[in-house]
Amino acid sequence: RKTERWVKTNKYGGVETAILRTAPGPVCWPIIGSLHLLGGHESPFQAFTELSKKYGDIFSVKLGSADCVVVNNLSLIREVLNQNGNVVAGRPDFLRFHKLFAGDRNNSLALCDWSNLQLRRRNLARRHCGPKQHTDSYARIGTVGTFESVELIQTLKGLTSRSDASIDLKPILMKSAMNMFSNYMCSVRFDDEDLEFQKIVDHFDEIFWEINQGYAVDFLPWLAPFYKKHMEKLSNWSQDIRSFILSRIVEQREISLDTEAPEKDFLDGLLRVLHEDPTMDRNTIIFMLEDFLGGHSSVGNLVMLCLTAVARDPEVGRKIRQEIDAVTRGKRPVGLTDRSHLPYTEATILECLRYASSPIVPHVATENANISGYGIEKGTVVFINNYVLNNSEQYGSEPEKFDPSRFLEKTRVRTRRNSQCDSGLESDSERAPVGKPDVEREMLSVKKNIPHFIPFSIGKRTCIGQTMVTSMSFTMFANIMQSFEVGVENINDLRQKPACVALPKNTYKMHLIPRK
Ligand code: HEM
Repeated sequence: RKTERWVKTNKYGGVETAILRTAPGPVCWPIIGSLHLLGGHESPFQAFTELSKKYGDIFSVKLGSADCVVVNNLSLIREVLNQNGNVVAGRPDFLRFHKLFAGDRNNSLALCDWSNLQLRRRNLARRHCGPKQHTDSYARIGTVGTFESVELIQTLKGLTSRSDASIDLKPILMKSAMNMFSNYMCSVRFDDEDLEFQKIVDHFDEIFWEINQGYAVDFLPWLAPFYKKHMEKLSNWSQDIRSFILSRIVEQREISLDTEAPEKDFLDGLLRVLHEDPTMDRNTIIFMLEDFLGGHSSVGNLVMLCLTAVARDPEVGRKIRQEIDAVTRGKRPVGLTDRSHLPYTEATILECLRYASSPIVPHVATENANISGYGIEKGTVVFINNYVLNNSEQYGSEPEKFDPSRFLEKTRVRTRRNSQCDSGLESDSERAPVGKPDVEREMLSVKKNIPHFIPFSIGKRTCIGQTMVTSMSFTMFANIMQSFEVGVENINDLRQKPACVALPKNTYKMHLIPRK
């Protein structure tokens, strides 16, 4: 395409005006643009990857009425999210996003445009929802994660002792994940048999699946009348969730709020701000809780995918169990502090994230921008194709193969000579005889930094919940693996959509066989 557009850039403090070309891209048709090109693939990201072979690593594409740009390699992704993070910080204006947040997507942390309120919300959430290691909050994630995992194992043992049939595991994991989140963030947990709780967990799971899908109506808003029922369903789900949060979590706490006592949890922190700051709106608090409690769905779904990987390849399960047994000796549950000693288990979770290749939420240019010499006009939707980073030979060998070892490296550590134990773990060396000279030995650890592996994105709008996801998933998955062999009746049932970390609410059942 030869279209030229005026693009204003604010480089070196001055306003520049330049004529920049639009990135090349496919021919677009009236009304649908090039939407039809996404149709032949299971995921739009597969279609983007194909189109990039023809039009280059940055290309433009019109989807319905929306001008879009897709970036398809690491350096361009960095250019968009790091260098241009400030000007590509908006989100698309999809009708579905509004429906999920009481008619205004700016109520949501992940789907809103950038604003001072968003900055404030991110800062408010950081301490509890994105804590650094060695903080009290991080330690509490560990305590709660292990407590809820032990409860989960009891439930699963009860079920598997009554029958050896496959079980509908997903709703059980989802309830456990929700209790991890509500217990950690709000110091409230719910009974598995509580019907209202079950309904809300189901709604969250439906929404998680929904948010991971793309619909024609996102780009062709005039189709909305045909989606009326669907949109109503979305509104009702989220309305039910907010009522539950209000009546079963917030109102209870407001009665007993003690602003003088030390801050107890995330909810406490939010209510104090509400109490102290007249500019803070009560609804902001409710929506924030909805967003962050909703994060539990990603944990439940991710753990399902980890167990799926084990059911597909029993060798992965064998290695995980060997590692866990060497550390816990079957005598205690797995805790978060075991994480550095269980590199293969952690690498399996990372490999699941790579294999699933969860898409990065689309960004929108809030000003005219210049990406790699191409003009990106204000309002353009920018798709970050991380699917290509996870699935191309350029970034790792045999990307189609599930192989946790791609996240592992050998490191040399000093250990005491004559150690009686050979699992290669630091904890063993600590138990070794004192007074003997140190020897160097190799041990496995998780690679610290893989530049092209960015499941939580980079830049200004990076995921706030990554510590919660990785730590809660770790405790849940490791404890299940410690207690059960995992299998499935028919391996072909284990169907997973490409570029998606979600499974449908009703999905395949699994076999759990208690370990001796
Ligand atoms: C498998 C699990 C998860 C994955 C793969 C994931 C990934 C992502 C990605 C890719 C983004 C968009 C970043 C961008 O636009 O550049 C994001 C945003 C976000 N995530 Fe996550 N996430 C996960 C779980 C969670 C959880 C558990 C929470 C909360 C506890 C959470 C909270 C958020 C929030 C609040 C944002 C919006 C940040 C913003 O737009 O300013 N995420 N996440």
